[in-house]
Amino acid sequence: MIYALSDNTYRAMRTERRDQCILISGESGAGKTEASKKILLYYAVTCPTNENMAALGDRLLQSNPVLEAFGNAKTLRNDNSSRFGKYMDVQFDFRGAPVGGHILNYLLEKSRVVHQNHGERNFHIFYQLLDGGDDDLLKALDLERNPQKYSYLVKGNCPRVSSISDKNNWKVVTKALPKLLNIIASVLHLGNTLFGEGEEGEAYVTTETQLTDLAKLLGVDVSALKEALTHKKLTAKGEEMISPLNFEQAVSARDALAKADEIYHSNKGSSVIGLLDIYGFEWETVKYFDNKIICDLIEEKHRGMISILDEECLRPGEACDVSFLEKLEDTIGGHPHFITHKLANGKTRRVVSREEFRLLHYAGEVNYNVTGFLDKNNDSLNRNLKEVMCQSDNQILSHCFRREEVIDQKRPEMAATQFKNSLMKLMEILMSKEPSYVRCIKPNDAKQPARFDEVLVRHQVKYLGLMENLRVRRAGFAYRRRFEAFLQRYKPLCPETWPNWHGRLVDGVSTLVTHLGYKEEEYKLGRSKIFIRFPKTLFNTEDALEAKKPEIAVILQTSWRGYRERAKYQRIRNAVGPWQSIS
Ligand SMILES: Nc1ncnc2c1ncn2[C@@H]1O[C@H](COP(=O)(O)OP(=O)(O)OP(=O)(O)O)[C@@H](O)[C@H]1O
Repeated sequence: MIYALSDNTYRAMRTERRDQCILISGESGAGKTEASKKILLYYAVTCPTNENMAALGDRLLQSNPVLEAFGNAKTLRNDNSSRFGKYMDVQFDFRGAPVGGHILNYLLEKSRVVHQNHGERNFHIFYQLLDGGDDDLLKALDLERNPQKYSYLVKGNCPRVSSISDKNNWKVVTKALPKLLNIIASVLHLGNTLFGEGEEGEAYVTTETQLTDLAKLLGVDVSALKEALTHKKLTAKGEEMISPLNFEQAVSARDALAKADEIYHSNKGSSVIGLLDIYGFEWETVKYFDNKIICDLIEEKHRGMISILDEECLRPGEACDVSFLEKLEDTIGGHPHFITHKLANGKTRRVVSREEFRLLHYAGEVNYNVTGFLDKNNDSLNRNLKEVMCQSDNQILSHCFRREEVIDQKRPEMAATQFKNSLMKLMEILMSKEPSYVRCIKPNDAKQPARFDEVLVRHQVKYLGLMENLRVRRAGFAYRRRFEAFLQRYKPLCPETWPNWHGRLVDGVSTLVTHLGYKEEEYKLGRSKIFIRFPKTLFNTEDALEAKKPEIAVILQTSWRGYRERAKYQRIRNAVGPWQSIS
């Protein structure tokens, strides 16, 4: 099925010359990443080759171990769970050969760097480095082999996992990333950088040796780093001021630096197939269940939950998770899809605790615990920390932070807003492409092969909207295409539409299908698309096109030869023109 879909998408891109995308959805551990690897492999093996091909196929597939090392972690549901949305695209030239590609990472769960739930791990890369790095390397990075020594790695209290070989994976990853080593090590040192509190509440670094190691790894000046970790730079009325941070602020400055994100690259190609592997991203469903009311509740400007969360993080005074919850109650308390303990009636009140709010989604009711919301959202890096990192002689670091500086705004962008903006960018990319869907169904919760838990499977089929989708498809039309695409492809089959139709598109399509003998019950013309009820009608039209191709080729050849000879004749005439006028 995966190969058939990959093939269809490729053909559609070639024949209709329209960019395509494949949206892969499903629960955590259902097989989205595995499916996307299969699709890439299919293109790497089946597409025509050019000199870039081997390198490109290799690069896209080999980027996986590296991406997974940095973006995947063991969770309760999947030992190799992607903690980010991944959008990859492959660009093809006019012959259909892959010529480029790029990978955008979305919504990385940055908070995992500093905190993991019980039974879960930090990103794989940290354990890989400690387990797989040889003694000399660890010594050079001032690291110890035992992960228990690092506070960022022990939060989840996760025992060793037999399915994960950190040591072997390290070998694969190190081939690709010598330059990133210093950064990985420095994150661990950052986690162990501790602060004390001075007489006036100001924070100071208590782990001086650690800080020297850290500055060395980051390639920055140690006193500048020290100041940046314990002070913030403000601009008031055009003047720069430096003010000390208190203990909590210094800890969150340190954690924000540890979470600072990476960048992506892009380049251009002629046609594109995009692959999107993202959890909980439901398109088709949204069409049939109008989800707008919940989307607005969450992301509406100024009044949505994300705006309220940002306001609470940025406002002066004592903001905390509970004050955020109260603010939600004050602002959106009357919303029909939002309930809290205080707002609920007796029966519901029992199932919504005091730290929770409940959203009534189309797929069911979900309780959200606000504990840690503010911390997770607080992702702003102090300006002077950014400036210090810009000075780093590690090019990767200085490049990342220079970019950060470029997009720096007066008001720092909080994590939830970053999520929202990433999603909006993603929507723009997807809307410009023709979508196909892969739904992965997770067979059991025990991470075991060949076992199907019927209840679990039924639940997913229900909530992925698969039944509704099938019903709509069955009741409706098997095939739909925009008028321009349909006309462009099949216009050679009718003398009135070939070589070009100059009237309205809908009339062109109507003339074409009447000429092809489509019966009334076989199709409908919408506002911008033709809907064809049975696959057979389309297959017959495709067969007719195949049969017509040799004839079209002859017509094209004849016209080209005629054009070429006429042009040649014209050139000769132009050359002899003056002679004629003399005679
Ligand atoms: N087609 C498959 N055949 C065999 N095993 C599979 C297949 N798909 C997935 N698996 C197994 O399930 C595990 C989880 O799959 P995968 O990492 O692709 O899930 P995911 O949907 O991407 O999860 P997440 O959203 O947590 O990243 C894989 O590591 C693999 O062991």
